[in-house]
Amino acid sequence: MEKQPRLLASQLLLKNSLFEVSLNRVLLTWKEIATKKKRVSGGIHHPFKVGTSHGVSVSEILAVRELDVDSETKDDGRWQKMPQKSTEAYPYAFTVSYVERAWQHRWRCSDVTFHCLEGALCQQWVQTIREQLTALTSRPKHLLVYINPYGGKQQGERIYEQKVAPLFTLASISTHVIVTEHANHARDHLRTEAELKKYDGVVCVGGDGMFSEMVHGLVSRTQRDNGVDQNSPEEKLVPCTLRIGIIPAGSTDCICYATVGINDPVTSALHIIVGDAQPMDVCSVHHNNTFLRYSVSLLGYGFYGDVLADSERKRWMGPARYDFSGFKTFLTHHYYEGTVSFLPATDILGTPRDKTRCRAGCFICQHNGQLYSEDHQPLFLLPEYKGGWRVIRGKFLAINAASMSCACPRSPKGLSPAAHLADGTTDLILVRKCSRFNFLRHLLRHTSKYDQFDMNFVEVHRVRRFRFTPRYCQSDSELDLRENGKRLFSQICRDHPACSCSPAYSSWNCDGEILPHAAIEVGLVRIKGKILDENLLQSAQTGVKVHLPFGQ
Ligand SMILES: CCCCCCCCCCCCC/C=C/[C@@H](O)[C@H](COP(=O)(O)O)NC(C)=O
Ligand SMILES: Nc1ncnc2c1ncn2[C@@H]1O[C@H](COP(=O)(O)OP(=O)(O)O)[C@@H](O)[C@H]1O
Ligand SMILES: [Ca+2]
Repeated sequence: MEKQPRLLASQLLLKNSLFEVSLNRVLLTWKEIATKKKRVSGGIHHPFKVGTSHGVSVSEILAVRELDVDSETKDDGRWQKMPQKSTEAYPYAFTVSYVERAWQHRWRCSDVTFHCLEGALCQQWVQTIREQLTALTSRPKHLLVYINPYGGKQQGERIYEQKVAPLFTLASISTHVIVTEHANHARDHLRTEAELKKYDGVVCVGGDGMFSEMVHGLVSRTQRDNGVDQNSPEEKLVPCTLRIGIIPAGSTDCICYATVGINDPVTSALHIIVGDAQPMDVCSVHHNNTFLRYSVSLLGYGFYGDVLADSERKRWMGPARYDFSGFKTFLTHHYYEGTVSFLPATDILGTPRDKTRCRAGCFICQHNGQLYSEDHQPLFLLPEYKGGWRVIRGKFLAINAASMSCACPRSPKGLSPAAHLADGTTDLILVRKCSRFNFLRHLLRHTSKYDQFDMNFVEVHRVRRFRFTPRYCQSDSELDLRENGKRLFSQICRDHPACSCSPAYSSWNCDGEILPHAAIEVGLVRIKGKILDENLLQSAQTGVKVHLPFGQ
């Protein structure tokens, strides 16, 4: 490691010159002494020339600490003189840890140490920076962390302990960590016994299924605490105040990837620490007026539902299970008959076929998320919208609803590249029955620059709500019987790809979890309370605010 340049804090004059203090930003400006290249933990800095100044806004400072100049003495907060042997000229020093942006959306924690002539100057710097950091109210101080030891490559605990916990400690964030012991442990704990008032946010260390499970638990808890019945699709939900963070430790991790741009635990942890904010849509899924689940990424029937159903029995393979089941499902080439009805989102900016891409501060999300008439009723709730439903019957290889792009390492542009995170809509993608060859071309376009929608058997609609009814609609009891029969029947078929028959039903893949029913009604959930500010369930990570704009 090359010798770090000596930074002369003595050049940092307070208040009226280099050190300007304002509420939101303290621009730390310091003179870098000539050095060719400075390598700091994880990031490679651009070469500094003498006299350059380098600014870091306080919103990206993680911590400041007085340098423990004498390893024998405890850092009891008092200022220690540096031992004579180290540097005569600058006996005092403090270190600033801050966010360093690296390549491809990656963030790293970098340290820079300042050396000073007088102790008072250093203490004033340290004190002022700490005051500024404390003044940043958007930063979490207490987090409830759920680790899924079972998801992805089953590395959740190691990822958290080695990469995330040290950063939370550095940023003086207190955590209560729960390693889940069974499926839905996090949901049930959030829904019942978690003392949510003690925390600024909850953190999910896992994949999409785990995040979706926690959204379910948190939103259900809030409705229960406020006496709201989730079973009625028309019911307005009460917004939660807590935020949900994601540390990627799953298999697909598309929610993290689509909001941060990369699946990197350190990057996600740093976003959580600085309290970033990014809204996000949530869909509620009902069956016969019974609430089933919330979805924030993909609701997939047919191909993605069958892939998930088959892969659940292969979890021991880790993320590779999806490739194996994907290939097997592709070979079976099952199609499913049914009726899709949906309420198109009109009067909005953007289409699923345009070239917009949702980024932090997205204008389309802000515009579409605010579509209200003057009396604050969502425009499409007005009577004339009732007639707006469209109905499509057919044979489908896949029916996918993407509330976000669903970009992930396997498909960097995602299932619906132009989908928006918080625009109050979901992109409904219908893939009709076609040849294996054409379906393969469609799938492969998810991994290339070609437009996966530009095929005559594919159509995509930006909707507020939709319903799906399988062609052979049965009563619940018959359906259950049929379901069981179907599972057995489709199990036989699945295990014998040569069999050309298609089972009557697929399964719905809801953010990586199988839903118990094929006939569902889906809508962007609506909430009580003031417009906009109240409409945001925030997430500490990357500001993944779970956006509950309105619905029905
Ligand atoms: C034969 C060539 C195949 C190329 C196919 C490329 C398409 C890949 C598109 C990936 C789908 C992303 C949608 C994300 C869904 C997640 O919510 C769910 C659960 O994610 P988790 O495993 O819990 O992190 N993952 C899956 C595969 O259903
Ligand atoms: N301790 C556990 N044992 C078994 N299953 C669990 C446990 N904790 C969580 N799960 C379940 O694992 C599912 C998948 O978790 P997730 O983190 O999404 O991993 P993956 O991305 O591999 O699917 C979640 O829906 C969750 O309900
Ligand atoms: Ca959306």
